Amino acid sequence: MRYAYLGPAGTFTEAALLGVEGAREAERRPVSSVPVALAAVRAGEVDAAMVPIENSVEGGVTATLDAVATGSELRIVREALVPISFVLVAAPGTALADVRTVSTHSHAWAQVRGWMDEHLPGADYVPASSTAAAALSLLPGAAEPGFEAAVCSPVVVEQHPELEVLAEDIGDNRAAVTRFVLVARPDAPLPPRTGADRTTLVIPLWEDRAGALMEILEQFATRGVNLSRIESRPTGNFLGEYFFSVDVDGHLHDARVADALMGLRRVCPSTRFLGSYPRADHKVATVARHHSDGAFREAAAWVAALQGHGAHGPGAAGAGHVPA
Ligand SMILES: O=C(O)C(=O)Cc1ccccc1
Repeated sequence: MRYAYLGPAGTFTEAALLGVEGAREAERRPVSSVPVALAAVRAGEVDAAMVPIENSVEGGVTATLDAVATGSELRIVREALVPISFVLVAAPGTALADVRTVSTHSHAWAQVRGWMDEHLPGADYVPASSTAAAALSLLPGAAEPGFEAAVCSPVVVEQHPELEVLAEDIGDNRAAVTRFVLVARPDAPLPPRTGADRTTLVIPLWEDRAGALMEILEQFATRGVNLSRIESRPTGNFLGEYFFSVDVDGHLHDARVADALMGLRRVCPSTRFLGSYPRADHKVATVARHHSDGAFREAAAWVAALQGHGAHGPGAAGAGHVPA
């Protein structure tokens, strides 16, 4: 297997990838952005890319949501959760009092603002392509970076002990977690159903009219499909045109999810299926009896029998009972 990830080595994205069995031995290509990683997948240069998709503090990672929603189709084949802890590093010999400008990835910056306001008020921010990229620019011998400190993962310090650690555990939320997804091409095998699965969809708002969003949400509600994330994003085509990026509890092979997808296809024909894959937290969905696979099967058999297609012909459409 060949993997692309937001590099260089030492990023949170690399930590997510290293959690995939076999990834340590596989070919790993560090790239400078999420769109570049996904372009490598689409071009067939790698088999899959690990990218951040959702943050417990900051919400959806818009670069990823947009890149998977547009362009040629892709498939999410697995997810990973990485606890996020940040350190402030600098070139050897630097003190906190010397720091005027700090660099890091925009998502990391958003998660240390409270600490910065308290300990480095007025510090300027320089965006970097990743946390590790910012930190590595501070190593002796690198070109003058234009900032004195970087916010990164403690992993970078393990790899480069010469970096000066100015502060540890500086995240505003100590329980911060980022969800990453492994994205492959659409011919990747569908991961089998585990009972604790997630399905990701992109639903363009098909018609600009009252009740259109309600009609989309109804497809899930009436089949007992729980949404775990919903975000609206502009399509970029023109002002006011949006798509919804949605995660639901369940797998394409769960009857309630398959039925909701059929409903969505009718309501919004350009719905995009981005994949069904096991939840990293193994949380099993709660499903009411009347939303179970058995209930859907029995209902379909009843209608088929009424239509004269059932196993026992027209007479088979009895009062029936709904199996669990
Ligand atoms: O820059 C990194 O290390 C990344 O992997 C992106 C990121 C940044 C901050 C929180 C989670 C992911």
